[in-house]
Amino acid sequence: MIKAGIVGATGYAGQQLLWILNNHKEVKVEFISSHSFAGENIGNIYKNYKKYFEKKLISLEEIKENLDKIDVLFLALPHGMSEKITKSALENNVKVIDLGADFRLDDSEIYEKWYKVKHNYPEINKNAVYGLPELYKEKIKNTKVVASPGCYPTSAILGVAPLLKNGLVDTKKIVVDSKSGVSGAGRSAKLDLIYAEVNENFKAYNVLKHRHTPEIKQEMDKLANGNINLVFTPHLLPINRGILSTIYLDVKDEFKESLTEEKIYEIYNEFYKNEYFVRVTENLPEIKNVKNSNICEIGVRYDKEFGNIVVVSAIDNLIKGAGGQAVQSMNILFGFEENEGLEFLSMYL
Ligand SMILES: NC(=O)C1=CN([C@@H]2O[C@H](COP(=O)(O)OP(=O)(O)OC[C@H]3O[C@@H](n4cnc5c(N)ncnc54)[C@H](OP(=O)(O)O)[C@@H]3O)[C@@H](O)[C@H]2O)C=CC1
Ligand SMILES: CC(=O)N[C@@H](CCC(=O)OP(=O)(O)O)C(=O)O
Repeated sequence: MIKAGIVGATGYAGQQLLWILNNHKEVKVEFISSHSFAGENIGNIYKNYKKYFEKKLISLEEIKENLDKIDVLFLALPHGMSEKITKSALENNVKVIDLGADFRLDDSEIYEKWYKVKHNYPEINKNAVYGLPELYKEKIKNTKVVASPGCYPTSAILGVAPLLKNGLVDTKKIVVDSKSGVSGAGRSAKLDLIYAEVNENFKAYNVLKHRHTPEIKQEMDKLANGNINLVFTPHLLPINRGILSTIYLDVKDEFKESLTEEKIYEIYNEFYKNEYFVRVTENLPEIKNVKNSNICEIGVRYDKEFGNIVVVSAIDNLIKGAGGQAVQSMNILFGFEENEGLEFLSMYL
């Protein structure tokens, strides 16, 4: 049994993480913290916990005094806030799993350009491992800091990894067209996220300037061993949870004739054969198949005449895109079964 602390437990990502850890047989949640609700019981903020999980939220200042009680610290804070706490945790020999973006980008200059925040401890960033278990299992086992991926990047990278790794597609242009439920934006009040603005609406946002662009590109470049021209467009769906990404790729000329949809499926099935949380499916993915689960569902179509591949990838943004993926990394880091505490399937409706 290990002991965990959650910083930012009152946010959407943090409360989802708490829900999962509360059902995890190898973990005791030792403390939970909040910025605005310190001193309150979590059951008064999220009333679904009342009677069943009662715990007082501690303040950020109180975290330091409690670091010697835990083995792992989860951070679910706004960008730029994880660095300092991570430093204190490492000094106390506590492993860190950050759900935010502070350590996701290898290049500090790119991070500073897109997030407008400075890296004060670049050595922490240098030693952090990008926490996408399907690609970096071995590295996660040996790290002290896991940078859990963003939700859009998780769906996009898992969607195309087998094609890029096998060198089958052009890097001249890859288009990632993603749609997310509103919980992706977090719990704080924003005018463009109120019910009347979102309900019965559908829109693109942050076109050509979304901060997940460099993160998706970084990982796709590594897989393809190249410099991909990536176009990423996020859209806001009038639902609570779920992301569906549709990804458009061109097959390299030399493979156009010999490649078939059946062969592409063979490649995907081989690539993900040991991955419990990836479901390669011949019927195209839908959000309802993955909602409330840690599963990423992927389907592919191929048009030989023009060499077009369309990949569809679906996840739950709060689980495989946040809390679930963080727990998957924790399981790997502490030598538990990778699917421990995460075996629940979508409830479909
Ligand atoms: N929502 C999602 O689908 C995903 C989110 N993430 C990441 O998880 C992190 C949290 O996101 P999310 O839960 O959506 O956001 P929320 O806005 O819902 O939650 C933010 C959390 O951070 C705390 N917080 C806010 N401001 C401060 C501050 N100034 N000092 C200390 N704590 C503060 C809040 O505390 P309080 O409530 O007490 O004010 C709350 O617990 C982000 O880094 C995000 O990128 C990653 C993947 C997916
Ligand atoms: C719908 C919506 O607003 N989604 C968020 C993505 C949140 C997320 O997961 O990204 P980080 O982990 O990098 O914060 C956005 O576009 O900013």
